[in-house]
Amino acid sequence: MGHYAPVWDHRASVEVTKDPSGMNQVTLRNPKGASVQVSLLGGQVTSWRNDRGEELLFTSSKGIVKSSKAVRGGISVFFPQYGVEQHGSARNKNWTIEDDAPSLNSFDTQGKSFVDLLLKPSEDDLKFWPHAFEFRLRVSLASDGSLSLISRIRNINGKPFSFSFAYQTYFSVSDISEVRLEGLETLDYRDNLCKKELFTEQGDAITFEAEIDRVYHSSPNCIAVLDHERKRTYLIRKEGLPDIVLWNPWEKKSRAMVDLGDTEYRKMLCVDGAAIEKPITLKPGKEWTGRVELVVVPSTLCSDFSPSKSGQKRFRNR
Ligand SMILES: O=P(O)(O)OC[C@H]1O[C@H](O)[C@H](O)[C@@H](O)[C@@H]1O
Repeated sequence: MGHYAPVWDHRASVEVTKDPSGMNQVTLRNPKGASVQVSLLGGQVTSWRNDRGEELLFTSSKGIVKSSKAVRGGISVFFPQYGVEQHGSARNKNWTIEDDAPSLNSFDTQGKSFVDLLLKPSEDDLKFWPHAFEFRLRVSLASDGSLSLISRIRNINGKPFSFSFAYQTYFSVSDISEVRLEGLETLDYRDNLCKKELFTEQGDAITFEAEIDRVYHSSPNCIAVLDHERKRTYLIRKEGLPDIVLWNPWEKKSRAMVDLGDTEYRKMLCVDGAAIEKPITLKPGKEWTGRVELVVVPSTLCSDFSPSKSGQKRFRNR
C-alpha cells in the first residue's frame, strides 16, 4: 500500500460535482476504490464507502434535501455550541473550498486524498455569536480507506472566546441490538435524558436497548464500535476531543422526527468525538485543533486494535 503514497497526486483523486439540491459536493477516492463525499452545505460528510462500495455512514432515507439544512446522517460539526441553538450554526452554513490552506504536518497529507474547507462568519452571523473566527476543516481519505477530519479553529477577534465542539457521526449498523461499544467503561457521563445529571458507567461494554443521549467525559483516545452481525468494528481515534457523545433516539423519538424513518433508529448509532464538558477557550490569534480518524476493521482483527492500546500509541507518537 505504502508504495504509491509518495507519487500519488491527491488532486487527481478529488472531484467537485453538484448534489441533487444543486449544492457543490466533493468526492474523494483512493486507488483501491474507497470514496468519501463532502457537501459544502455544512461541511458535512454525506458518504464514506469502503473498497467494496459498502456505505459505512448512516443517512436517513427521509433526509430533507433543501439548501438551508444539512441532511440527517453522515458526519456534521457542532460548533460553536452543543445542546443549544441547534448545536451551533456551522453545520447549516455554506462552506468554501480553500485551495491553499495553511499546511499541516506530513502525516496529515502523505498518501491521502483530501479537501480543505473554510468557514468564516458573515456580518449576520456575528450578530448571533459576536466572535470572528476562521474554521478550517480538512477531510481526508487514506490509502487504507480510513477517514480523517481535522478541524482548526482560529480566533481572529480582539478578545478571547469559548466554544464547544463535536463531530456528530452517524455510524451505519446492521441492527442496534447487534452493537457493542468498548472504551467508555468506568467513565463519568452526563445524561441528557436525566437533566444532565452526572453518573458513572458501570458496565463492561455498552449495549443498546432504549433511547440514549449521554456525554462521557475524559474518554480514551480510541474507542470501538463492534457490529456482531456484520463482523465489522469501527475504531474512533481522536485528539483534542476529550468527550464522547452517545446518541440513539429509539422508537418514540424517531416517530416524532420528520427527517428520520420510524424504524431507522435501528440502523444507526451516533458516537461523536467532542469537547463539551470543559469548553475550549481561545485567546486572540490562537488556534485549536481537534481530530478524529475513523477506521474499519473486521471484528476478527480486533484484539490487535484494542481501544486502549492502539489509540494511545498512534497519537502519542505525533
Ligand atoms: O436533531 P439534531 O439537532 O441533529 O440533534 C440530534 C442529537 O444530537 C446529539 O447527539 C444530542 O446529544 C442529542 O440531544 C440530539 O437529539
